[in-house]
Amino acid sequence: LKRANRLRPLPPGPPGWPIIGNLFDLQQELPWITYSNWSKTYGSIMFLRALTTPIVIVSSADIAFDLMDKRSAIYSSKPASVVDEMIGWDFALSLMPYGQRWRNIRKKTHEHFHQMVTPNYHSKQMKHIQAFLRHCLADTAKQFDSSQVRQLLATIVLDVVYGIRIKDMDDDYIKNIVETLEVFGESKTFGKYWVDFMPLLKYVPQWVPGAVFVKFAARSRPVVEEMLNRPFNATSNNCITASMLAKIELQPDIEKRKEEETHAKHATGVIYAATVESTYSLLQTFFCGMAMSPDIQQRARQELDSVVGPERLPTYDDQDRLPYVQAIFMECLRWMPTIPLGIPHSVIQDGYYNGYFIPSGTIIIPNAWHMLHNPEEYPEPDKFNPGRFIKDGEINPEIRDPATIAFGFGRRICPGRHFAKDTAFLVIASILHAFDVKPSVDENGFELDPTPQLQGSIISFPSPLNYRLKSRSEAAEKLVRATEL
Ligand code: HEM
Repeated sequence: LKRANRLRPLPPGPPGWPIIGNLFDLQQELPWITYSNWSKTYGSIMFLRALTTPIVIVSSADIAFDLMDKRSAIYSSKPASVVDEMIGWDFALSLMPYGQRWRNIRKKTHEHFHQMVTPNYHSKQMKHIQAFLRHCLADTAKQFDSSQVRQLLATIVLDVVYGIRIKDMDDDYIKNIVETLEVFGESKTFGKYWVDFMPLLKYVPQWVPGAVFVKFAARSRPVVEEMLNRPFNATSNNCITASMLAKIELQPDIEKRKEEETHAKHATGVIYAATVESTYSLLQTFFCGMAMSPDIQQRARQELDSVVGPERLPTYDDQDRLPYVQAIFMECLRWMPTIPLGIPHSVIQDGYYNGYFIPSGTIIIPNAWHMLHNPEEYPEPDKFNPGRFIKDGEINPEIRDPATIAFGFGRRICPGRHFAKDTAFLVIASILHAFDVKPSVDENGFELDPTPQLQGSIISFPSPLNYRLKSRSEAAEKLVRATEL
């Protein structure tokens, strides 16, 4: 992979070291920022190498669409990962190489999450969101207990997917999903575990000094297995898993039935994991953004007051008549994208793009954060400003919808995006209708700065979470309490 090959010129990129290439350059505290800065020197398509693995970082939305949408026949795979295999994450659709198994599990997922069927989950979503609002009324602390948001999301997904009801944050399901997602974050810290670029390392025994990854994998595997098996085995009626299994029962061939059951378990397992953290991150961005912006809350309330009125809480039917509330959702996706570097794709065939050679096996990293902070499309990109999406009181179709980037690309685009939006929309609209989101206060009553930074690895979160909630009025409080009846 010599950069200077005349016939096969690779895209430009930061110079690497002999043998290891850019392995250490890739390991950054906030990689989306470093990669964004590199793109100012090397351009929107950059080439790097981790040992022998070629990597292309794409920083332009148009190039990302050219590659992963228009050439999706060859840009829709995922890098084979020894790390995923060792910790048992290789069941996950999002990390699975392109092929028949992916197609089968994707089809199952799509059947239950496309835009026409997600309204079937609205009543469950609404019921749990109302319970969350009642929790919010009860939480009068100086700082909101943000773990309630995670509990809300786990409650929704466990009910919709497995028909399971959980009680509180101490529930074993919640402890397990939190631990599983910690494992996921750690294993996906790019370039942290060399084993992905030097697969033979997986055979190093645990007692060898430095075999950190082997130890990490041994510790993590049972956690991931529990996440996959426990809720699946406890499935009750009236949920996605039950309807998947009912369909599979009609399959006469026992071997095929077993395979289908495993696929159903793998499909539901990743839906469970994918829902909780990603939507949690998005909603935390919402709360922080609101705590910083009383004026934005004010504008949203004017819209809610005129469309929904003081007599009731918002519902899903209000969605189309609340463009500013929708713009707030769009700005949360853009401002602090939950998955700032996307979930990398990989290429299954040699090819050229704009004269650059892209070898088969190249890992494609879309720098979604950079695309969503492009000042030409989103002026003053660091500013939280939902108004950028509004023109003449409507969503302006000329501004690129951040969802076209934040949910990934081509055939691998997030199949849960409608479900995620439905959950987020109702939380956002209900909170704005019934509560004031304020900065949290210290022991002396002084307001803390609610401005967050984006932190984390594959899934990222705003931090710190300096906000608290206060009911907007007595009438609003009554509306929330009345949901219990
Ligand atoms: C704010 C919430 C969410 C965000 C920002 C998000 C974002 C993403 C992104 C960036 C990808 C990678 C796409 C690619 O490879 O190009 C993805 C994949 C995926 N997401 Fe989501 N997601 C969210 C919520 C959800 C929810 C609620 C579900 C479950 C219903 C879900 C299920 C999945 C699955 C199964 C994949 C793998 C698809 C595949 O590789 O074929 N996600 N998501």
